[in-house]
Amino acid sequence: MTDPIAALSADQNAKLDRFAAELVRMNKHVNLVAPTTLREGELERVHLKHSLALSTKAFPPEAVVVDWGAGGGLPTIPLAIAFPETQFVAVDAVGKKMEAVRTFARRLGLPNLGVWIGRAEAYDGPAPHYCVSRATAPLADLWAWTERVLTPLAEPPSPEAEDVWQPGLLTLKGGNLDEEVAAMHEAHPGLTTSRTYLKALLGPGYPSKMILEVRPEA
Ligand SMILES: C[S@@+](CC[C@H](N)C(=O)[O-])C[C@H]1O[C@@H](n2cnc3c(N)ncnc32)[C@H](O)[C@@H]1O
Repeated sequence: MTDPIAALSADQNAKLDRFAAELVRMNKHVNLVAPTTLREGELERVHLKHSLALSTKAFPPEAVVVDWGAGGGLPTIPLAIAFPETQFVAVDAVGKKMEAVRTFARRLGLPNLGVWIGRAEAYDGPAPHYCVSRATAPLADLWAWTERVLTPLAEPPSPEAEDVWQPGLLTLKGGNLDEEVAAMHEAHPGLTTSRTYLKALLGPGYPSKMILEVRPEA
């Protein structure tokens, strides 16, 4: 098991704390996350550590990562803090949420985080090498949005690399996904998926949560 927050530097931890405080404050004005998830202790487990499950392997510094349906900046803000040299783009159809994320990025000092307001289906911002997402849409839709814009890295990680994400779609999902995965394969043949269960990665606070990776078959 690993604690992705403990792996951050003091400066990154300070930014994560500031994000937590800003999220609590902003949520009183803009509905970004369920208020019950902002209770003491819950915020770290439900939002910060959960997002940082995606920091247990690296994103290359030269990569562009798009977060479909980023809402209040999850998982993209914790990831932009953890990988300051990687470019992140928060995408959401709700302008108020993206204005909140823009404000967070400015207050936290995250020049590597941009926002794009609009429907993911029409995204025409910086071309991503990776897409991430949490709680936004079924896998078949997430892959359709990803496939349209995904761009190969100039120097992709070796397929054997265990400490870097392989390019593709990385989603934070939970529950029984068999039907959702089957629907994606039916709509988009030729894909491969892999699951990393978060109870093994982060501990027992994540009973049915996982990272589900999707990419074209090699
Ligand atoms: C349940 S919220 C999750 C927000 C954030 N990812 C999180 O985990 O807290 C889903 C978000 O996806 C956005 N969304 C859903 N479908 C979308 C689409 N087709 N294009 C852009 N944004 C979309 C919604 O506006 C909403 O902010």
